[in-house]
Amino acid sequence: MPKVLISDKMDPKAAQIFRERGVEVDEITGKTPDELKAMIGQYDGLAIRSSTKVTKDILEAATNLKVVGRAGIGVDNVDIPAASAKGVVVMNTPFGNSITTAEHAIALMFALARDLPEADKSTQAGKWEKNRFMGVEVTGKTLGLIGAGNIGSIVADRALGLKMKVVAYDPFLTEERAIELGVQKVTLDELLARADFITLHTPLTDQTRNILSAENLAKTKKGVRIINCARGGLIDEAALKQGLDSGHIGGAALDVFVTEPAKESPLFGTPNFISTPHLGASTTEAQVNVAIQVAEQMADYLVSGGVTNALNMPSLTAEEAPKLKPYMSLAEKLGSLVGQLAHGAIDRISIHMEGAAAELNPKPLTSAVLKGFLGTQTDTVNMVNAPLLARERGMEVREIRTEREGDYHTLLRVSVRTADGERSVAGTLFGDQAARLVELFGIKVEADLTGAMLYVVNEDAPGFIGRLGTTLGEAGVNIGTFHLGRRQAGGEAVLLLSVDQPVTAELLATVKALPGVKTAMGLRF
Ligand SMILES: NC(=O)c1ccc[n+]([C@@H]2O[C@H](COP(=O)([O-])OP(=O)(O)OC[C@H]3O[C@@H](n4cnc5c(N)ncnc54)[C@H](O)[C@@H]3O)[C@@H](O)[C@H]2O)c1
Ligand SMILES: O=C(O)CC[C@@H](O)C(=O)O
Repeated sequence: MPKVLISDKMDPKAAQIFRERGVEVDEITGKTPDELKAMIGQYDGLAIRSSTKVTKDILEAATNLKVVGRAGIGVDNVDIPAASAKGVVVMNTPFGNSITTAEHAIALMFALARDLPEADKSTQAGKWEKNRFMGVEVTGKTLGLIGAGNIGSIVADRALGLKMKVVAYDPFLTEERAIELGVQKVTLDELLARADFITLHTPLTDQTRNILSAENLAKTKKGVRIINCARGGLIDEAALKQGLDSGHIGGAALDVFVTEPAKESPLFGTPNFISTPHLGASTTEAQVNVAIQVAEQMADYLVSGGVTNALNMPSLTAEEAPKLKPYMSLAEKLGSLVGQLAHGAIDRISIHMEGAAAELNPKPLTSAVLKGFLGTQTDTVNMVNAPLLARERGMEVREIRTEREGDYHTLLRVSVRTADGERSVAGTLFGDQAARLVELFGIKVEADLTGAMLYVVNEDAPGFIGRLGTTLGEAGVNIGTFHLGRRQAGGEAVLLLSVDQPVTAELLATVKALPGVKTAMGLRF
């Protein structure tokens, strides 16, 4: 009988479902990493919320582990690459707590507007300070939404119901979807300049970390009130403290912190600052939803092999799996490449399957492309919800199959339509196994998309490769593989290098300053 450990506080429905489905279950919460490490070896499944950190170290000790189930959305407490490397499926429950979290953001917005926590404290202290508390109405005010995905769009809906104006900054939001939501799509600078209230609903990524930096906070309207129920790290906490102290920021409410549990913070005690201990998902309804969902998904997998909402494994039948596996990897890499390189809103993505690829079941390949593509925008995407998310974002998804072989006996091409036109990348399988990029935005370039990579577009000129190599060497960056392509001699050239060290902002700035460089970016696969 498979055995599961529930290591974070979870609604009792989870344990009940496990038992009903023939899975033995232990509920042991509050263990230290070392204690968890000592016991994890006996379990086939680990059901968690946000407290348990499923690190590489824990996974090393998890000799029987087959599945980690996150009762919630964010999986930043799970080392997914390490889990994948160990063949451990990681599942989440992407929608079970969205309404609840959106409601928490709205609750905090009202708490800020009327200074409710302080008024409560003063009244209960017997002070009756009626003249001290003067709030603001939300009606007619502008709410700036940073991130308009599941939770952001529910917040928008509720705010519109409160007669607020909603402006949204989300680079992946299409105009059509914005109209459907009733929000105005704006740039980040416009949002900062216009919003009376700002609420954050993005994952924490390299692009969103410190999105409310000191510089951006300085661009906000005086008196702005800020709410973060998404992830700690989206706001520079020191700059937020300064803004509150100076009076530029009228109030801030944080449910999430850079370091959690946040038992101390310079923000604590600051006037007009409100905090809750990561309570966004903490309602009876949401916890029942996510507990039921995670237990059903994990039991399905452990008992019958069914895979739902996995972040690191495709849903496949036993017969299709071995044939599709190398294609799935190619498809996800091509989707990720185009997601990392194509800028702006994308309203159409086309997946062309040519030659041998045209004979395969296109659905898992399409899901893999979409997962790779959307994975550059959100950490909640998986093989199952990728097509749905793409649809919700107003993206048209096309599958085109051509059985005739072209230059390669099998080829996948992924094209996206952006405001600048159609852009496409293509790849093949060498020896029916090894995924290789063969074309990038019309330029033939053969590359293995793996790990950290540096992408450079430059003018093809003698001496450039030498200069680039020297620059990387001086920065202590070792080149693993080097791939080169160009439109024509002396024309636009593309370089893709796999590197052993991370591509830092400093390195990119140095590379961009080299003569002839048009673009330089770090990529990750
Ligand atoms: N406080 C809590 O208890 C709690 C509960 C649930 C979810 N969350 C967190 O809330 C966040 C949002 O969850 P969700 O379900 O809405 O996720 P989602 O993936 O549906 O939406 C995230 C949105 O952020 C957008 N985005 C990505 N990069 C961006 C960028 N650079 N700038 C602006 N927008 C960007 C994406 O396009 C997407 O629309 C996640 O971080 C999640 O972990 C917190
Ligand atoms: O489980 C929780 O309490 C928090 C969940 C939330 O952060 C999520 O990402 O779903």
